[in-house]
Amino acid sequence: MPHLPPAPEPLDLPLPWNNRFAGLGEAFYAPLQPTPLPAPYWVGTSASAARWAGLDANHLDSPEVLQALTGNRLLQGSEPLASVYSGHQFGQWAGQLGDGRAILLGELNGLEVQLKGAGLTPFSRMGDGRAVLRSSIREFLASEAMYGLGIPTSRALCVTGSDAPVRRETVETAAVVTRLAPSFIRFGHFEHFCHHGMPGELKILADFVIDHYYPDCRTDARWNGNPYVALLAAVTERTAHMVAHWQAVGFCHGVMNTDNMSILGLTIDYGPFQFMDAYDPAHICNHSDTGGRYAFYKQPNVAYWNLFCLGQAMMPLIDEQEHAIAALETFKDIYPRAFAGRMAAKLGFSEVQVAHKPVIEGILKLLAADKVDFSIFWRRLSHWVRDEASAGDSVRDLFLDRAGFDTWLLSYSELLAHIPQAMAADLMLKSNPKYVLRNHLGEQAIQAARQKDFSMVADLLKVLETPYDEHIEFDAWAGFPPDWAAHISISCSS
Ligand SMILES: Nc1ncnc2c1ncn2[C@@H]1O[C@H](COP(=O)(O)OP(=O)(O)OP(=O)(O)O)[C@@H](O)[C@H]1O
Ligand SMILES: [Mg+2]
Repeated sequence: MPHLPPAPEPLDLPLPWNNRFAGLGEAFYAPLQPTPLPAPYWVGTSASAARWAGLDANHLDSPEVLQALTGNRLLQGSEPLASVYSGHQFGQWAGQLGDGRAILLGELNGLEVQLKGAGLTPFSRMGDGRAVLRSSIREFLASEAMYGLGIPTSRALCVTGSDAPVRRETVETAAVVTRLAPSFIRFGHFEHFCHHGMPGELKILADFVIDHYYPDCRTDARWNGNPYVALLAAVTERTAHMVAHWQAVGFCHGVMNTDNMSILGLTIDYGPFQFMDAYDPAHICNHSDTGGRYAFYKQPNVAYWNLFCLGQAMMPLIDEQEHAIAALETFKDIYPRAFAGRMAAKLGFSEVQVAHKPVIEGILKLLAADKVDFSIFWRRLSHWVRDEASAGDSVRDLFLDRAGFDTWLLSYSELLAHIPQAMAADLMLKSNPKYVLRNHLGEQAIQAARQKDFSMVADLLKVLETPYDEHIEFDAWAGFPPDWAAHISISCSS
């Protein structure tokens, strides 16, 4: 008999749990309890995420809730489970994966509550079911940073830590991230039931997703009235918008496997992600990605490839292959338009016009050639448009190719002349964040947290929740990365 940990004590905290995913039946998951961790402590909490889930901010001060969200106490009414999914990883069919370390507690206020790092599940394969403090702080801050940027994402309610050792390249300590999303269903859930020849379950899953998250698909008259093609088209649209957001802010996901693609078009699984410092379209943020499959510039194509996997998985529900292809093809129109719209806004234009395109392409080329810091460039340009005189040469100085920049600025200024400058500047300051979660900032917060100083996690959260605001006291965090930032190695190890 394997040694089982003692069953956690139930906690009498009246919360309105709803367990809709559990209602799908046991082909979809394994019911189980989290595995306790000793002596947990709060590492970071998001009051804003708590409000979203309908929780009182004082829940996040409570020692009982700390225990429950670390997996040490059960919550009355929740039906914890680990779901099964499969997927393509780095372009190859990877077979069955599943929640190997994430445990769904149920839903609060329409949001699924998931503990990431809460112990072994039947899907843990070779893993230990745990997550380390380092990657948990990164996921917590990144989720809330993306939300602050207005990018569709899962959110994070809190990170709790424990001194329990966890072995990675070195021995680190354990942590649990409590994540929130309307659903954590992935493309890989669909692939699982298609690949394993379970069309009945595939249909149950698709109907569940449509009824709860995409009800309009039932009445969509396009696609021969087939709600599953409508679903594929709707997921395509949301995914295209999500990736357009990523590209416009310089976000590199790092592991765009189909099991990390949300059926709701949310950014999920913050592993080896990076907000780029210097702009380099070929940037690979994941040191384990030796082939560069998930390089920054490839992200839109990878999203499209992943959508094809989803389409293939949905074929048993779709009558005509041409309809599926037509639904997927919409990506080729939606993505470029969404991206151009976001880039135009970064330049101060509320609508894209044909004349904007060469200006967008031109600046991206110059930024790439000189590897200019992406966020600093856009923020300085916004200030320059707002207040040309006092901003001086601060933008031009970022480039080695000054002549090239001057030529570009001339064509940009000609376009700007057609719109009120104050309005353009206003839009730019709301489209170009002052703060992004750069690797070195996350790293500093992690180093301090390892010494049990969680103040930088809290301060970073505050700044990243409203990244377009000035927060003058944190100006240094909007500056260039230090030299050592280039040597931070982020891999799949988490
Ligand atoms: N330490 C671990 N223990 C058990 N399973 C793990 C562990 N790390 C990763 N896995 C599993 O390996 C697969 C791929 O991992 P990946 O890094 O994409 O996901 P993840 O970071 O664990 O979680 P998520 O996608 O839920 O954010 C998933 O099935 C995941 O649950
Ligand atoms: Mg994952």
